[in-house]
Amino acid sequence: MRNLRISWLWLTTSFRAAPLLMTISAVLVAARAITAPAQTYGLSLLIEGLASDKSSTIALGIGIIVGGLAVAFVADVIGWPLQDTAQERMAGRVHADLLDVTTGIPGLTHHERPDVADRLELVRERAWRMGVGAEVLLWAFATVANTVTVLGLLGSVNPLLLLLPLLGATRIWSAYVSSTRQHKAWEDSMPQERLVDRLIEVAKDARTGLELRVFGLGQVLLDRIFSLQTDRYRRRVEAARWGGKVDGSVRLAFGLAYAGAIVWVIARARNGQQTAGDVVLVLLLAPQVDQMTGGIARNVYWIGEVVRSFSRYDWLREYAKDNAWQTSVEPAPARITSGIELRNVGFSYPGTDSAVLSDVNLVLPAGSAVALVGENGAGKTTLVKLLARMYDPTTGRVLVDGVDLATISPDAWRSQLSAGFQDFVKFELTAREVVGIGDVERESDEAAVRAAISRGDAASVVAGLPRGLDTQLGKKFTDGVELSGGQWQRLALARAFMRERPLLLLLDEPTAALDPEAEHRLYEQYAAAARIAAAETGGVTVLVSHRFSTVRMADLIVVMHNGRVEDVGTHEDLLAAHGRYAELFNLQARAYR
Ligand SMILES: Nc1ncnc2c1ncn2[C@@H]1O[C@H](COP(=O)(O)OP(=O)(O)OP(=O)(O)O)[C@@H](O)[C@H]1O
Repeated sequence: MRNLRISWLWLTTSFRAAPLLMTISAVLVAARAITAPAQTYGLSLLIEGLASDKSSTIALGIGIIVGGLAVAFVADVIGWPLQDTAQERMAGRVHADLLDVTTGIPGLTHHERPDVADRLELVRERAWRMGVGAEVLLWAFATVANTVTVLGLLGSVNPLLLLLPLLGATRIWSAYVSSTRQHKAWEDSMPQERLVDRLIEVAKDARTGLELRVFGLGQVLLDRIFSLQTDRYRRRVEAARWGGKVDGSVRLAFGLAYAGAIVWVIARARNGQQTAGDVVLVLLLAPQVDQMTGGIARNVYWIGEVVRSFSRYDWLREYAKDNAWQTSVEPAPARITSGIELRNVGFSYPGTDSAVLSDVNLVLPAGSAVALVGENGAGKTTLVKLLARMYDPTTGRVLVDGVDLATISPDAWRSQLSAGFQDFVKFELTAREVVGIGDVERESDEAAVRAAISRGDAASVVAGLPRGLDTQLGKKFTDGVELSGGQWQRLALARAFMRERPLLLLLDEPTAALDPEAEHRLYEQYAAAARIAAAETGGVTVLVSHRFSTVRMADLIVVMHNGRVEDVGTHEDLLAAHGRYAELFNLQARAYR
């Protein structure tokens, strides 16, 4: 059933990508495939006619030969470009579908699971091979047409000769087993391939160049890449060699059998049991039968490759369908009246068993600014990700005004969020776009972009750009301007402020690259504006910071430790409690004194 679905997917993707091109190409390749055996037949007729002095047979023979030449010429001139275009269209279609499928998955789990990542990588890497799928399909048509013609001609000389192509079928078997082995070698070396790609990226990325040089890691990295590559190639070359040996032996056996058949036909012709034309036909069909079985074998190999690629592609589509959170259809609330509650929340990252969050019970009241504090690895970012619903909790629930977040449409929920992260993305776009994409619908609204820039305290960054908001950022462009870490971060923060009244604003150390004073000033300014907006919408701000001068401004401070909520309260409450918060606060305060 699955195979049927995959074949159907292959067929429909090929024809959907270029319906007219594929149809014309199919007719042309099939016509082209029968010209060689047909011309051989024409030649045997010509010799037959000359031997028996029959003008009609001679004329028919010449007609078939010339007709074959004409068909071959037209098919070659028109067919190849059409086939190439069909292939490109198909590869383009698969790329587009692939992006559509992967970006359509609402959660992040597929980035965490190595098995999914491997398949994604294989599909992406083999997308061109799926483009070849269009061509392979055409070859298959051609092979069928060619095989039927060759078998018909051989059978017409003597049905016993049909044993030859049957023997040739062992080549199909050898192609199949060697392609399976080669494919396994590819799949087995996929994790190494991903690692090599990653290491190469690290080796050539300008951002990593500084540390690589300081720590003298260049050679270490090269050695690592080289050893991984060597191992990867060794596996693949071994598989290819094995396939070569099997195929070589099978071909040799087939060649010997064919030589025997030619001797047999010649002997029969000398006894008057076959004509001279028959001998010519069998002689000239020899390389064609070899080509035919080779063609079928190649087809089997490529069909196997294409089917495997399509089966991964199909798997990914099914995965995307199963992980589309299709039951999450409720609209997001327009405002929050009571708050966001985490009830008995526990969480482990996909593919791992260790609990990163356990027994989290927490209420983030409507309209409040909540700070999350705790040591590295305490689980703050993970909590932020659950609130943005990048993952669902492993146990427990996140409730928005009592409604389970898992029932709310992820797109609807995210359209009500905004966020700024420490690991923000340096989108290499114009400054206007870098900020504006924080609210795509208002991206070209100059006033909105400028207001967000002012909220993110990034006006000085834009003022320093040669073409203001229209300056291209990033080193990849000749006229691109590179910014400092702090400048990029201010723009990322301005992006987070593009949505003016989000129901949930997640700020996960988005100001880590700013100095503490700048951070403090920014939040003071932000908090005043946020309070006014929050009074209207009940919006909640969640802030992660290691700086207590900022944290103390929050209405509620959540102290996390080893994935659990250890304490909750205002700055004053927590200081009075003399617990971990007071200890960390005093430590930092002393350092600044
Ligand atoms: N993608 C992931 N897969 C598996 N484990 C992860 C992943 N991301 C984080 N973890 C683990 O989850 C734990 C909590 O990480 P998290 O990033 O939530 O901590 P944090 O409190 O934000 O730390 P920091 O202050 O360093 O940013 C850590 O032990 C980390 O190793």
